Amino acid sequence: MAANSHSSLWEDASYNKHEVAFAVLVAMLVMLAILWYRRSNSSMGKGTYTPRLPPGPKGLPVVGYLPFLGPNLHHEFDKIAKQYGPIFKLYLGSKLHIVVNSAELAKVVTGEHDESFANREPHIVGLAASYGANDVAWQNNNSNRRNLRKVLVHEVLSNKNLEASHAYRKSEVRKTIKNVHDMVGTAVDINEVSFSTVLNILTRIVWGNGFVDGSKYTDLAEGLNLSDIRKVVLGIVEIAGGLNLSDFFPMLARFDLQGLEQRIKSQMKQFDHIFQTTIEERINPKSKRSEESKQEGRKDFLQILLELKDQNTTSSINMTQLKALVVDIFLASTDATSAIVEWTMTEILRNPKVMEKVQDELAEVVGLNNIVEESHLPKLKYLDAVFKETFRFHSPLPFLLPRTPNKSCTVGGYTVPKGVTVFLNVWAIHRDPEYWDNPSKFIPERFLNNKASEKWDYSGTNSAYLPFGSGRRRCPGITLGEKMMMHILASLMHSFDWCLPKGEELDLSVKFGIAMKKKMPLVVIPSPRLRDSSLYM
Ligand code: HEM
Repeated sequence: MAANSHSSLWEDASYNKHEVAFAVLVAMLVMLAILWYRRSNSSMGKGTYTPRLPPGPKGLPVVGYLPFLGPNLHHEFDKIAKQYGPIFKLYLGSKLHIVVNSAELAKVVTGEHDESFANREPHIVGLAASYGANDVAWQNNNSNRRNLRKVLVHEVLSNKNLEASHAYRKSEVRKTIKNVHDMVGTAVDINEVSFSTVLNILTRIVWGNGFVDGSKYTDLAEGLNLSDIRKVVLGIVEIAGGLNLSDFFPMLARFDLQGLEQRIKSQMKQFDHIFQTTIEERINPKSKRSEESKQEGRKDFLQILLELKDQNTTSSINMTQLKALVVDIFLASTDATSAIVEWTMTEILRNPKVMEKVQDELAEVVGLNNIVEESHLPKLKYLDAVFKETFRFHSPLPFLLPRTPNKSCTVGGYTVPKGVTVFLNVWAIHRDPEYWDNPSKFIPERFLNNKASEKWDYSGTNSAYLPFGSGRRRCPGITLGEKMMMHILASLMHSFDWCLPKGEELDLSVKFGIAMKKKMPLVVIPSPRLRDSSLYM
């Protein structure tokens, strides 16, 4: 019995020993499995756990996903997002890109992590066009950039200065309406018309008073005229809108295979010459131009910037920054503003009911015996809703300007490493059924409801609607852009009836440049709408 009981105790103890050993073994296996899982799903750095990179399509060695991206980048990204979710990665050439596709994650990028994501890495053409990233748009978010942005927002684009430049906008829009009137019955390219109106407005806002004899600017240095500036700005916009392989394969950059770097440098040299000679004449106390400026007592952007250059305050800027800021103003405004005017007119022509409402509102607010003035614009609530809906549908910058975080951040449970290129996919966010009823339908009325219009403005506070971006890098030109696009389109729609040339159909395919534009330009035929023909003079 005793032996029995002893042996049973021993047996019990040995059983317990086995149990403990087995439990330890299981625990070790579980720990190993966890470690293996973590290791295979993450990178371990300095003993801290870092989430893995977002998922994404594999692509090919060396070229990455580049060969699979067609011209419709927004559709390609949409397809990938459907497969991989609200944040995905892809290699374009040798560079890692991350695309953020949901309002929720866009809010994380431009809110919680805004400081880190407020940085950019300029591409090669951008670098040359910004005097080596001495501007607002391409420079990292350092104190120089913040100061320059402050100058742009609070000095150059202040309400007071925008008000003071009202006459330039008025006279340039009038000139456009007169030019279009001269083309009544023939085909008019709307992008061309709005691009040159914006360019003329900006040239005058920046350089000052306009023509003395048709094409010559009094404010330009001797021997220079408007077409010189137009040609150079057009050249810069065209080159800056192209895709440069050197950006995706930095090792090949020194060969400049497409010649884009060389072309942009040559355009910038011309721009610099125009600028330098004009500035020298302006600041030379003996020059006729300098004397005229003093007598007129007015301040164009150039004057404002030159005065800031001479100040010894925190707002003072140097000559390189001054020039870089002017290039920013031209590049950022012309393509985006003319693109949205063209898209909005396209949607109006595609939707006869919208056309009717727009013209009825103009007849009521402006009157057919009158021309559109800037003072009418805040009263054109329906047209405002049409623009907002067009921005939702055809945002000229569908991925904003790329951001490059200056430290690694976690977004949506994934690591976005320092130094990668990040696109905020506004195109997809603006079509997300979670935020938009019938997202594929053009319904301006969705912006008319009072509550909705408060919610969906251009400020970027609602991350489901970001046509001008959000956070520290939000577009600083919203007010000027809005004034120009509303004034130009309202005037075109009020002064003329429009129809497509016989047999033509509206086409919505796109072309990427600085802004996303219509691939086939909108070409339409005007007929006069105003009762009094002297209103076209
Ligand atoms: C309808 C016309 C316009 C549209 C749709 C537009 C849109 C945008 C967008 C989406 C961005 C990038 C924002 C981001 O990354 O979060 C941007 C940046 C910028 N825009 Fe505009 N913009 C327009 C007009 C203008 C005008 C008229 C000016 C100046 C006079 C301007 C100056 C700039 C500058 C300097 C930046 C860079 C800001 C920075 O990096 O801090 N834009 N714009």
